[in-house]
Amino acid sequence: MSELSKRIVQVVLMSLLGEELDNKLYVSEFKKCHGYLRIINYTPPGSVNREKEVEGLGMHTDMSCITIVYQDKFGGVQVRSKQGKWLDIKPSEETLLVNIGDLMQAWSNGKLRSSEHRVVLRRLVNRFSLAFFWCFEDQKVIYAPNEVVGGCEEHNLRLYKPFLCADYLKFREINSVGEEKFEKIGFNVKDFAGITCSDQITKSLKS
Ligand SMILES: O=C(O)CCC(=O)C(=O)O
Ligand SMILES: [Fe+2]
Repeated sequence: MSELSKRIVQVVLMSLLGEELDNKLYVSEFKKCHGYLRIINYTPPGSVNREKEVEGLGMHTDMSCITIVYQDKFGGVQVRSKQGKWLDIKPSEETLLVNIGDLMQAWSNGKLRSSEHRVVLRRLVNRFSLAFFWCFEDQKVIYAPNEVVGGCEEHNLRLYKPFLCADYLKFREINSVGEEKFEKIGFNVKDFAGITCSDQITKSLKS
């Protein structure tokens, strides 16, 4: 899974930056990434109404760079489109789902979008899935390289302040006590490190 994650990140970087830059930035930025696998079993509540969808996992974004998901034949993963529509990701024996996570969204200065997704249970059966989270090392400072941000110094196009990876993980942990609701996203990387209009104004007043 680590090898696959590396290949996927390399392909994503190539599409974002072109062939010349992708290898240079892959080595300097991603070579210390690590992954962990979560095996998930969803048990539907005993009293579930057959006609209704039941929440398996509330809407959220992953904290990873990328996540690779395998779901069993019962399906249930849904991804939210930009327009806010829930799209079913149909299960298929030979298909893996790849999500962009929050760390990659911040690192790419928002050029890659962390996917908002959830899991719904539609049947009275146990659902099983595997999720592999590929992440930056805890001590990495996430800061989009200039080559990724583009523009020039005078026109600061940065959307995120630099932050320590471990601090973001802690922030999410603290803020996800009290479960995320079905239709409501918990806090994400924009809430944590996004540059707001008032930050921009303060900065331009200081300079
Ligand atoms: O169970 C699934 O299919 C997806 C799991 C997921 O999104 C997660 O663990 O972050
Ligand atoms: Fe997820």
